[in-house]
Parts: sequence; C-alpha cells; structure tokens
Amino acid sequence: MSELAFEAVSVRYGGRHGLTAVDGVSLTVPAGKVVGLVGESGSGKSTLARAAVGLSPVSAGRVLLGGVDLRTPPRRRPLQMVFQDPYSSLNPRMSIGESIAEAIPRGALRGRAQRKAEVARLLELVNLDPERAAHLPGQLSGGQRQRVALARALAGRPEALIADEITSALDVSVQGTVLNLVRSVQRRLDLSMLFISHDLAVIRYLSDFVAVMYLGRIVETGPAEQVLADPRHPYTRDLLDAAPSAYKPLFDRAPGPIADAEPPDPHHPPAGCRYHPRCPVGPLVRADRESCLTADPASATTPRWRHTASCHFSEPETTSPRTLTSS
Ligand SMILES: Nc1ncnc2c1ncn2[C@@H]1O[C@H](COP(=O)(O)OP(=O)(O)OP(=O)(O)O)[C@@H](O)[C@H]1O
Repeated sequence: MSELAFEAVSVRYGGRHGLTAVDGVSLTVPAGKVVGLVGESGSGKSTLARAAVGLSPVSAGRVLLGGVDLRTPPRRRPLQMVFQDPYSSLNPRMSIGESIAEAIPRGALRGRAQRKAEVARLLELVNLDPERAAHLPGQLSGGQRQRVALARALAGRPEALIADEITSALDVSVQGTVLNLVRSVQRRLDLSMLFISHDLAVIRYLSDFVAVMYLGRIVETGPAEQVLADPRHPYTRDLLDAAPSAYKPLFDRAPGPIADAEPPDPHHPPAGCRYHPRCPVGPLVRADRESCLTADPASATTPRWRHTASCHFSEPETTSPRTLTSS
C-alpha cells in the first residue's frame, strides 16, 4: 500500500510556557510494513500519531502518505487510527452496524442492501458474526468493541493504519486474540501500520521495524529483531531490562548501574543528550562524558531502516555501551 512518512514533525502544546511533546521527528513506515513505536508514558508517542490524523497541533514538519501531504484536502482519508479506548470512536447509542456504516465513505456504495452487505463483510473481516450489527457497544465485551473499532477504521478503506495502545485496556486473556486479528488483517490488506505500545513483547510480536521514543525524540531505530536482541541506545537497554522476565533472555548484559532517576520534565529537556541524567553509560566513560552533557547526538534515522541509535557511544565496534559496561 502506501508509505507513511513523518518529516521533521514537531508538536508544541501551550504557549510560551508550554512544552514540545514531539521534537523534529522523522519516521517512515514502509508500504505494507509494521513499525512498532515504543517508549515510556509521556515520551510523545500518542502526540506523534495524532499529528498524522490532525488531532495534535503540528508546529513544524509534515506527514505524507504515498508522498502526498495529509493536509492536502482529500476526497477521503486513506489513513485511519484505532485508539486505546474503543468508546472514543463508538457512539454508545448507535448500533455497531450503524457506527460502521457511518464510516463507509459517501458514494462508495449505493443503497441500503449494499451498505448492509459491506457492514457484514467488515464484521466478518474482524471475526464477528454479522448478526451482531444490531447490538449496541455496551452489549459487547471490551475485546469485541475493539474489533468493531477496527472494522470501523477499515470501513474507510485505509492504506495505512495507526494503532495506539489498542490492547492496553483489554484483559490479558483477550489481548492475544486482538493482536492476532490485527496482524492477520494487516497482512491480508497489505496495510502500512504504525503500532504504538509500551509493551515490548507486543511490539516484538507485530513489528517489522522498531522505533524507540524518548522525551519527544526517536532515539533508536532498526529492524525489530536487531533492536530488541542487540539494543544500542542505553535507554532501549533499560526498557528491555525493565520488561517482564520472559523477555530478558533476549538481552544478556552484565549488570550495570541502575537508571533510577525520575523521568525528566518535558518543559525543560536536559541539554546535550536528553537521556544523560538517567544514563548508566555516561558516568562510566568520564573522559567523554562532557559530550553527553553538552552535545546533542544526531537523531536516529529511518529512511532505509538501518539499525541506528542517537547516542555518542552507540557504535558497537568502537566504544559501545556493551563493551564499556563489561570492561
Ligand atoms: N493536550 C495536551 N496538552 C498539553 N500537554 C499534553 C497534551 N497531550 C499530551 N501532553 C503532554 O505531552 C507529552 C507527551 O504525551 P503523549 O501522550 O504524547 O505521550 P505518550 O508517549 O503517548 O504517553 P502515554 O503512553 O501515557 O499516552 C507529555 O508530557 C504530556 O503530558
């Protein structure tokens, strides 16, 4: 389908005393691929996603789908977003059939029979019985509601899909079902997808590529298995280290200093490398720590999805954090 590209996107909230929630982010979702965007709460993941669908105030940069700026008025929007809470996209007083029908672009279908058939097709696509069309959202379980939200997004025949923490509010028992469904729909329809989660296991399950976000910036990018098996940014290492134990065998590093500082205030991002106040690597390399405090490392880039990290010590062959922590 179509490539989704964020080009140097910045989003600022508030006026002079506001904060820059997304700071010059460039990120490409290749056509038909899944990019997993991971980072802790407040890093700016949702703000970046919402910028693509016009829900957060873009102060610089642009978002392109298939090379076309999304702000260019389209006849229909070929980009759709699914949110954490399906209630945000489903009217509780409308039957789920009506909610889905409402999202079918005007003029795409003629007459009630065709619309009904399309609603049934969409419900089947998300593994729901078309008989459910008459039900209200309140009559469904959380997982079923999220499937309806997905069907509603698919009603717009999108070329790209943004999924923002779509399983976080669900019971663990149904998370897997919804993830399987999302993956099979993405493959079947060849959708480009930006999949946002703070859960690394979920990210690993779905993603072809991974982008790690910290304090409004992308700090590491690359093919999913490379980033998750051999992280180069100390922040990614800390994220993996804090992940549930099933995840840890992927990541065997010598125990290092624990980054226990509070997340920094986005109103006042630190100078130099934004991660330096929490970073376990900088203090180990005293001679070079100066650069961490004063020089802003170049952002990780995604155009060709090579494995890159925004860290002064990220080159594995020379002075990698891994080498340093074990020496
Ligand atoms: N509407 C808003 N007005 C002001 N500040 C906001 C607004 N929305 C988000 N922020 C701030 O922007 C920063 C990024 O928030 P965002 O929700 O994008 O992060 P996130 O990584 O998606 O976190 P989470 O996983 O908790 O949603 C945070 O500091 C947040 O407090």
